[in-house]
Amino acid sequence: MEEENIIEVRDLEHVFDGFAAVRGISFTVRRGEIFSFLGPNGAGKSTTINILTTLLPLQKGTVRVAGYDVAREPSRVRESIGIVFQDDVLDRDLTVWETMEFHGRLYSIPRDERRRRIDDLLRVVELGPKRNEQTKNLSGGMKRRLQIARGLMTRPKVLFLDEPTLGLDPQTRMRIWDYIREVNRAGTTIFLTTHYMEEADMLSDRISIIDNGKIIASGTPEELKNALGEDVVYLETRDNARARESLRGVKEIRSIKESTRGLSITIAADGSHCLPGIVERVRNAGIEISSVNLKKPTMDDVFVHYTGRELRDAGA
Ligand SMILES: Nc1ncnc2c1ncn2[C@@H]1O[C@H](COP(=O)(O)OP(=O)(O)OP(=O)(O)O)[C@@H](O)[C@H]1O
Repeated sequence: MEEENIIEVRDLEHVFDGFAAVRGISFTVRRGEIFSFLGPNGAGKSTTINILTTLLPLQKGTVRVAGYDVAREPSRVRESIGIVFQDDVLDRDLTVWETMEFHGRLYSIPRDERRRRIDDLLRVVELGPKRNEQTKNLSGGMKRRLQIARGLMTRPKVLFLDEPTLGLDPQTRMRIWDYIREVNRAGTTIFLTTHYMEEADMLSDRISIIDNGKIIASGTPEELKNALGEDVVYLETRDNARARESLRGVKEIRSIKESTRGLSITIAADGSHCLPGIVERVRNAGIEISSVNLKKPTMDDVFVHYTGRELRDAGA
């Protein structure tokens, strides 16, 4: 039986010339999921992904990928994975098709199988019509799609993506997310690093947030956001003062602020579960509600909560 965890990392540490880039991290990635490492520049994401993909030698800790130990069975690990890196280079003079063809030959994929995979993968990333274009003529987004397709030539169990949408415009980024989801649906586990909060939020089944070489929080995007217990319900009623009165004693409510337009109610629990009760109480008091809005914390709020600073400012 195949193990449930396709990646297992225990007490990983890595030091560069006396500088501890990774300071004892542990996490697991489950088979079939999209897992993100979210953190600012310099947090240790690339160092970690480089160790997991055997590009950096393991110094301390244990790392198993697809059932193999990276220190003892690095070639087995390499056979099981595909990699798309930040500074990946495409040969500028090769065409899209040749890029795929040469990669397939490099891995000794038999001719017919190779050709079939090239056609399939170019279809997935919608580069079929560009098959005879030299890569130097492709847009940034097309290049990234080609790199992803190339990384999938070997049918890897795990695809590693280091900052897959770095430097791309928002629209292209969303297209890349679609391709990543499609690849994942077809059965490939995805491990990606990113410093884009909404990327981790939108794309991942689970996230670990890394800062200064340490994991500061892990969970599903929902779990991470709900754990803050800082959901806010905005309520506009015919009589805000009485509405406020009617909510007195509800134990999940941390505080209520009255503004000109309505009430903003901070919830010390998952707001989606408290909302029906709050609405019911106000209605039962005979007060008409004209508008209800629930604001959940963002991934940025999560980062601020654990580090005391914003992700966009961190690391620089
Ligand atoms: N070869 C190296 N020699 C010395 N220090 C290094 C080396 N590689 C990385 N570092 C340092 O280790 C820390 C973690 O770097 P790492 O590249 O893993 O971070 P990151 O989270 O991937 O950020 P980025 O997205 O900027 O690469 C940084 O402080 C970096 O300067």
